[in-house]
Amino acid sequence: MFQLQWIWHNLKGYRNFYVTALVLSIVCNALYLTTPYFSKELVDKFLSSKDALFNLEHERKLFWLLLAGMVGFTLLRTICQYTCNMTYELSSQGMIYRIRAHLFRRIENQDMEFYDRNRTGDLMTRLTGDLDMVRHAVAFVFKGMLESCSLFIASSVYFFMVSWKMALLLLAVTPFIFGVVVLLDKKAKPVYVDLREKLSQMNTDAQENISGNRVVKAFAREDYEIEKFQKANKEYSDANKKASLLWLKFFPYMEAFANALSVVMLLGGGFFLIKGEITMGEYVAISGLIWGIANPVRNLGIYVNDMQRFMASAMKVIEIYYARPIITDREDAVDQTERLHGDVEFKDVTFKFGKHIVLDNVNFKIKAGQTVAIMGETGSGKTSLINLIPRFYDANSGEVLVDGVNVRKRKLSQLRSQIGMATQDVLLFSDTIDGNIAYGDSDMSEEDVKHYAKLAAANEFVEKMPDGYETIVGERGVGLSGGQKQRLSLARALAIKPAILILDDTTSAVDMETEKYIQDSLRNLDFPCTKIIIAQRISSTKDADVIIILDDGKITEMGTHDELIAKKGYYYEVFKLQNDGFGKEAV
Ligand SMILES: Nc1ncnc2c1ncn2[C@@H]1O[C@H](COP(=O)(O)OP(=O)(O)OP(=O)(O)O)[C@@H](O)[C@H]1O
Repeated sequence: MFQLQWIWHNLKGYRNFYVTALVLSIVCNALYLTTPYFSKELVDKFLSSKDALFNLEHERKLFWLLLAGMVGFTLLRTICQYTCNMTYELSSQGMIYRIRAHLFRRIENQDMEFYDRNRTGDLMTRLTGDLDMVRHAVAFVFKGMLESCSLFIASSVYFFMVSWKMALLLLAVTPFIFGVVVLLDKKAKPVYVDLREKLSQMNTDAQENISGNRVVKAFAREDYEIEKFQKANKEYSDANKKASLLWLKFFPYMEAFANALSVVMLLGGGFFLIKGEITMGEYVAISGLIWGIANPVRNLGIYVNDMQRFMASAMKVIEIYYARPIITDREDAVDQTERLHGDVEFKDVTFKFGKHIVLDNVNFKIKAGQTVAIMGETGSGKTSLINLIPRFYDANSGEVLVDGVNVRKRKLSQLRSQIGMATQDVLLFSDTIDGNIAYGDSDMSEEDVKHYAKLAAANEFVEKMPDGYETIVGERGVGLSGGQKQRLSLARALAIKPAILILDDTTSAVDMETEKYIQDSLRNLDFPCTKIIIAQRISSTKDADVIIILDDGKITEMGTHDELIAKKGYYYEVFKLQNDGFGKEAV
């Protein structure tokens, strides 16, 4: 079972603890056997014997010794149980801490394709609910199973030692129990896999609704979303019920077999007692330990259930645990620590999402320091194009070169740390404005933060806020306007002094005057920088050195503003539309 091997691997550093805990579990169970031993001796000698009174008077020391032994071993068992539970806690908590840290590292290092495939709610379920289930298994289920098995074996051995006939009689019931358990195990597996999927779906729905609550409100779709969530909630609840009902279906059989043991004890034990094959003390000892085989029988079903639940959750965790990003550093990657110049070239680049060709044989060259604007209809491939430069995705064919070197041959961290990006979907972290701007360099001075905020036309509105740069902006920048968020995102991208600055519709939500201010700032940056700007407004593109028009993944127009106006193609049409339809605004 791979899941168990994986658990063992992750118990590294805690294996001694865990094995100690397992051994202590067995010791604890062995100590349970001492009570019936002492009670047997006490009953046989001082209660049911013909010479009971005589024994009590003449062997008082033995009486007190047996009593003290009974109490002493019970105390020892309690201490042992406590130590055992603590050791399980320590080792399972340590193991989960390790796994969680590893999982987060794995998730953090995945590429875009992974995030396209996996839903946030599902990933969160793996990091929380599934991991809890794994810990539950390590701390309770495995322990319980071992305790049950050892108790069952120890009790059986004890019964054989006391009376092999009684032992055989009692154990005759067990094959039926194992038959039921195997059947339950088979049926429980798909039920728990389904339960796990339903939980993930429900969490995904909840997560999307919480993070997208503004859209829901804007469309007044609360009732629709509540209904959708209720559906997922009901499906999860039904899956839970199904799992419980399955267990309940098998429970009466397990309970019946467990109780049958008491009946067998009463009839068989009584018969052997009358026939004088066992003493009263032996009868008391066996019936006092009948729970030693009845309880494991009862618990077996519960543990089988839990094991299937553990398997389903562990598999989900393991998928992420071993997931490897496709886009990684090559062994022969160029190690360039110096600043990049910023030359960018696309050579016969074709890029697909599945079978869908998104960029079709794209060719262009940008010299270091130039400003390039990319325009095109929605879905024409603009974002996909810029995503190939920092290797968020890799081209299917052709080459993307930065300073003449294929990006595939560059070290990812060196490449990405020199590309400043302000993406279409602005995400600000739950941190201060200062912390958000200095995200790429936590040691940045306050003056620098302010300087880049000024360049991005953000300083003025930040200073008007009650806590200025110390204002905490919520998840996704709640409390800021769209234009304000865009400006902070631009300041964050500028603050790393990138060799290549990529702006994806970054000024779409700012007013014309602010946009003009930002353009002036970008023209006069105090560090060399190639700028690639995706924009829909002519005012954002007209001063670019090169304007690229994309249409359905192909470059259809390329040149300066004047050249494209003269060409009278897509760019010219957009220009006309944005200038009162006549194209009369100054070129
Ligand atoms: N993660 C993805 N998985 C599959 N297809 C995608 C993915 N992202 C984009 N696409 C598809 O690739 C094509 C190009 O998308 P892209 O985002 O590059 O266009 P765009 O020109 O930037 O659009 P917009 O102006 O709306 O941002 C679209 O058809 C889109 O459906």
